[in-house]
Amino acid sequence: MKLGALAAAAGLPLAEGAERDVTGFAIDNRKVAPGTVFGAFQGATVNGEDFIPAAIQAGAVAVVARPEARVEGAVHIADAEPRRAFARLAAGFYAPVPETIVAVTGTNGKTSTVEMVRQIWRMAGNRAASIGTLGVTTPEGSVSTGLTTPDIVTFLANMAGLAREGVTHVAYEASSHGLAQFRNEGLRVKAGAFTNLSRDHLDYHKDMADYFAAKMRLFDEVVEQGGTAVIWADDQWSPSSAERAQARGLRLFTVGEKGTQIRLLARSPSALGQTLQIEHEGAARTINLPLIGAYQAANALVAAGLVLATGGDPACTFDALGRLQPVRGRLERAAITGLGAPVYVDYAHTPDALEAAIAALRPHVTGRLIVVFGAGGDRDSGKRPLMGQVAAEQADIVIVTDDNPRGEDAGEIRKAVLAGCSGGLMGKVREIGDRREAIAAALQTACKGDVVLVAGKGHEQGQIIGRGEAMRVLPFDDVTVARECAGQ
Ligand SMILES: CC(=O)N[C@H]1[C@@H](OP(=O)(O)OP(=O)(O)OC[C@H]2O[C@@H](n3ccc(=O)[nH]c3=O)[C@H](O)[C@@H]2O)O[C@H](CO)[C@@H](O)[C@@H]1O[C@H](C)C(=O)N[C@@H](C)C(=O)N[C@H](CCC(=O)O)C(=O)O
Ligand SMILES: Nc1ncnc2c1ncn2[C@@H]1O[C@H](COP(=O)(O)OP(=O)(O)OP(=O)(O)O)[C@@H](O)[C@H]1O
Ligand SMILES: N[C@H](CCC[C@H](N)C(=O)O)C(=O)O
Ligand SMILES: [Mg+2]
Repeated sequence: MKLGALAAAAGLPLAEGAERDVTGFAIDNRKVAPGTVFGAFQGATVNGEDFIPAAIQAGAVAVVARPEARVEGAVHIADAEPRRAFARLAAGFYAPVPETIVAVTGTNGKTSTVEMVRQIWRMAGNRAASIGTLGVTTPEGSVSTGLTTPDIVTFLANMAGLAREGVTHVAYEASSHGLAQFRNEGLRVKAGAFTNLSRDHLDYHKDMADYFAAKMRLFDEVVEQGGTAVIWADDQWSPSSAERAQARGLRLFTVGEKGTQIRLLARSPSALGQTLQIEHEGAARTINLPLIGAYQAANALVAAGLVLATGGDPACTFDALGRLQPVRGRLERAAITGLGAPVYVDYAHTPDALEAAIAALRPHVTGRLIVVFGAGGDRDSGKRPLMGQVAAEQADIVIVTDDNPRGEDAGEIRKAVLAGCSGGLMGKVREIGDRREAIAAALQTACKGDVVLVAGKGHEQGQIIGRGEAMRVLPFDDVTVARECAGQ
């Protein structure tokens, strides 16, 4: 493909080099081959502009970088926002892509929602895939990318690869990091969903307004003109999010008790799921959702909204909700103790998520709710006491343990979580650093009628210790450990 044609398609001016052949795109100089376009970005740890000479040495034909960057020996595609320009250019190269693409943002519920969208599409007979925390999931299985929203080259290359495999429908997770770094641009995204916003990632974003602004790039720029914004209407940030979508001229599709397009009229828990009464286009419907918890109902309805907003048939879509499979590591029933107490594994790693997970289980508890959790290192430290507070106030027994301490002192992280527990259950809070011991202790404590919640790691397969060169991942899977501790 010629550089000139790619630049013209992306609307980028090109002073020279239009006839150059482009063979690929890279944002890491170590991945540059002859004919590559290199994106040189200022990052959180290093400045990609420092690698421009090495990239050109390796054969880069063009470099997308800020106007002030020095580019000698290759075409300089200068742009004040080089990540955006690079994404637009690369999108012309990685084509064609699947016809129907939707994206989900929000603090919690992205993975669950994209999984559910994929399942609904699949039940309707489409070849569908999802991209997110669980990796790239297709009818053939999942492949991890290491990030929720992969880097732009991995993302676009995967989209084109999926199209080649015959995938026509893709739902992807747009994390705030991904949106802030333009990791998912350049595609025709037909609909975007907003699930909710609560405290997380304030190590990366300055404050909640900044975090919200990053998420809203989805509606401001990523969803195509004339596309739809599907919004969970019952969150405190929903009205602001709807305003942003309307300002852009997107079609609004709101879902929830305050929703207009899908209105949740009633929700009643049953032993293994819940019954939802909803109204859609004037028709009342009853859905027997085979998943527990208000939060899973919310995600399922948002997923239905995305499918309907992109042409799904209502009867088929609502019928599919009754056949949804559980999402890995989201209120997954891992084991039942010898005394009959169920053990659930959930990915709650924010205060709001922990509250939602505990609330989901509460109707199923006749005895005590025992929660085991910790907080991640090298991540927003302000959420630690808040998670402690939620657990102490909402659970009956709390065991604070380790969850990916990364480069931090694990004991200090636990201390910060425990500081938040002080207002709650004095004497009912324990600290057990070793996660296996903590899970074992919870299971030993549990009697008939009790429920154990092991929160924070969900599907994760390891405990991350150390940072940089010293980083190690020790194999650890909450579900397996819970089963082993239960003697199963
Ligand atoms: C803070 C953050 O988001 N960092 C991500 C980001 O790094 P960055 O752009 O700041 O890059 P950098 O390491 O400073 O390097 C700057 C540039 O120089 C380039 N470089 C660097 C070294 C070199 O030798 N040559 C070279 O060319 C890099 O490729 C990069 O383009 O872009 C990198 C490449 O895509 C990511 O690997 C990296 O993820 C780090 C490892 C990470 O931990 N990210 C987490 C926080 C994350 O993104 N999480 C979100 C949200 C999770 C959720 O809540 O769901 C996610 O989407 O996964
Ligand atoms: N709609 C929701 N409202 C509140 N909490 C939720 C909601 N959906 C999920 N959660 C909680 O958040 C946890 C993570 O869910 P999920 O993986 O779907 O979210 P995510 O947005 O993809 O998270 P991440 O940012 O880590 O990728 C769940 O295990 C649950 O505890
Ligand atoms: N996407 C989230 C995952 C957190 C999972 C939790 N186990 C932790 O390590 O804090 C993050 O990177 O912040
Ligand atoms: Mg996710």
